[in-house]
Amino acid sequence: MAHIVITGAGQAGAALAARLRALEFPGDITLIGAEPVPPYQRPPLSKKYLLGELPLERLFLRPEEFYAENAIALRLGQRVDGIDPTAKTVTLGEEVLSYDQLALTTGAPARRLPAALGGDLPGVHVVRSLADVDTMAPEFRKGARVLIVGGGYIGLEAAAVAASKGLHVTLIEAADRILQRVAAPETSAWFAALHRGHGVDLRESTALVRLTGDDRVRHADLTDGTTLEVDFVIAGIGIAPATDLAETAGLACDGGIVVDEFGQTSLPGIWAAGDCAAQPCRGTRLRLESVQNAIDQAEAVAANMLGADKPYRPQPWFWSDQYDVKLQIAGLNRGYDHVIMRPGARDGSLSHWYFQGETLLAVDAMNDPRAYMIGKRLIENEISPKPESLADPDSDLRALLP
Ligand SMILES: NC(=O)c1ccc[n+]([C@@H]2O[C@H](COP(=O)([O-])OP(=O)(O)OC[C@H]3O[C@@H](n4cnc5c(N)ncnc54)[C@H](O)[C@@H]3O)[C@@H](O)[C@H]2O)c1
Repeated sequence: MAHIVITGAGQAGAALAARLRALEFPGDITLIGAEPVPPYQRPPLSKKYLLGELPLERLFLRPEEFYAENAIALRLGQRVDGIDPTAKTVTLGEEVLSYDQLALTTGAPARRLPAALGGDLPGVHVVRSLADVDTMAPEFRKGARVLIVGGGYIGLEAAAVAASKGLHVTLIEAADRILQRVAAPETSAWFAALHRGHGVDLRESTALVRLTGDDRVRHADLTDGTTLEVDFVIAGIGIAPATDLAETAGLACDGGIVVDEFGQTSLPGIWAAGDCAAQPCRGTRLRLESVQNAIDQAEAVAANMLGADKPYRPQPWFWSDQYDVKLQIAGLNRGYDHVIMRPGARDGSLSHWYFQGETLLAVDAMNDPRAYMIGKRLIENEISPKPESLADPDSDLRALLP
């Protein structure tokens, strides 16, 4: 019986296993995950779960019985430590497992602050796994002083939860604006004002010099010359793809495990999907750090493992919840040269539309689901509206759709 081994039991690994069964793959499936819990959703970790508004059971992608009922051998708390592509085996400690095809859905762990800066002191946290958040949650006490390092989604979502719970929040961003990796200056400025309005001491162009403390972190020296007294620290400074296993096995890696448009790595019979995979996209190669990509790419790989031979074309979208604001992003703004702002119909709602010349690339919608939905459909259908038709708040967005 053919055996497919999936290494990494996050959103991509779980989606891949489930899709193989949905496509009636009759062979054996083994899904191996280093974390001790069944596959779960990560997005709520820095939002509703951290706020205490989502019970643990609702984080799990599927009930545990699902795996047994679908004959998916779920091996939790175990780590693949080697791949032999010639023998077609993986090793887990002393155990050797043979595979016919192998998928790497190893994800991307959070980057940590260097130990030389005090990043290994107790009380310094990252937000990537359930265990990270469960360890950190007791620190969220009213009046506690938290320093958040990094103004990306993790830092900003954690800041919103902390400020909502009555903590004193300082957020530092090393770049000259928050969200610079993903958004235009207009969107960054809008979110900076939102956070400051909720009492967050937000400092851009400010980095950490060092964290100090005896038994745990107590002080933070910053490049703006100040020293903060802190009760705990959260680092939201990005993620790094888990490529060690792939590199050691001789797979091509270039800022991620290199895959083609089918999800195939540089070695036949070995595939990759999700945050760890560097895929071709609009003439370049990139990793898409989004849950939607993890699911869609994994499902495409499942089909291709079974011979579908169908290229995967990512249709990226993202969202973020901060206070009572829902940010929804459709498309990828990479290469944009101008941004059109469109006020929304409701108070406080608006959208930013990214263009490269005449071509619409992406939309950021703040509390404006209609702009998001329409922008997403326009981008998927490669339709670019005239910028002047967007900027007029009285124009009917639906009229832009085919
Ligand atoms: N809503 C969402 O889509 C969502 C929410 C949470 C997390 N995520 C994903 O989780 C991953 C991690 O998120 P993230 O926010 O950590 O990464 P990120 O790359 O989005 O942001 C990291 C930020 O930290 C800053 N930074 C880096 N080093 C720093 C330093 N030493 N001092 C100060 N600032 C520093 C960077 O300039 C950047 O702005 C990403 O893939 C992200 O897309 C997504």
